[in-house]
Amino acid sequence: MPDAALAHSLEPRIAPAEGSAGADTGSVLPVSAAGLVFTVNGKRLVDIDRLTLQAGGPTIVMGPNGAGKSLLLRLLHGLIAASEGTVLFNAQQMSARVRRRQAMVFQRPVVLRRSVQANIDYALAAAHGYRGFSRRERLRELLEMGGLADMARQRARTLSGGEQQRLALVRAVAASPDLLFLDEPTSSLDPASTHRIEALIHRFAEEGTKIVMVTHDLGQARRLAAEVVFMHRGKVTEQTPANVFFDAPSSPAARDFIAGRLLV
Ligand SMILES: Nc1ncnc2c1ncn2[C@@H]1O[C@H](COP(=O)(O)OP(=O)(O)OP(=O)(O)O)[C@@H](O)[C@H]1O
Repeated sequence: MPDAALAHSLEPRIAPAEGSAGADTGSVLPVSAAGLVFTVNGKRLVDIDRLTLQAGGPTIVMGPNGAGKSLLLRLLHGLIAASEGTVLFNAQQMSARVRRRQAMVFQRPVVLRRSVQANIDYALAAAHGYRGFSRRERLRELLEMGGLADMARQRARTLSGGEQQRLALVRAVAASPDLLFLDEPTSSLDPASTHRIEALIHRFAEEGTKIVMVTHDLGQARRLAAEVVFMHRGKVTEQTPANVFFDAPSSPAARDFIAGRLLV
């Protein structure tokens, strides 16, 4: 991701917002999209009648290349504007508070040009409720969580890809967001790094963060998913509990995808 896009994607998520800590209450879930369309040059790249993401276990978004999965995450996260339709967060429009309660991690880790601990502290400084001792304690906790304590003072951009992705993840959850979007966060990582990232995702989910994640890895989807949203040609063709999806997908496209037969 180019630096300008990187700054755009990172800064608004963790920028300080107006208001007091007392105003920062109430979940942003469920997320409800209605009539959501994203068009480029007259082509409807995303075209979703209705989609609701409830609090609970991870939602895994699957589908072939070009199905519109990344665009969907970017639309829901507010990184790109819809051509038509609405996205509501617990019946509220996107706002500074809604932005603060959600985060996104990309396929290629986004880290700032500063130390590992300064990357995390940047997010904590922007978050309400972390001052003085609690901020230092949370920083220590996040470094431990990410297996990064020994690298706290190292420049973030000198970390390995897997380490950078762990940093991106713990920074994203620094302020305990309600909602975390993950766009293929392990696609370029080795099995050990993937395992560590999955363990972190499990932990965040158990702590109450709603995970909405794109992956192409069927094994990973089986390990993490509570439900699956399947996309094909810009549309959501099914949204089902994970066991139902893997045992008996209802759409022909999903059946072909699981069998490795669906290309576009
Ligand atoms: N800004 C854009 N302008 C034109 N086409 C775009 C734009 N952004 C995305 N697309 C197209 O929209 C389609 C969906 O893109 P998207 O990145 O959401 O797919 P995806 O399901 O995440 O695919 P993959 O699994 O390959 O990452 C693709 O065909 C892509 O080329």
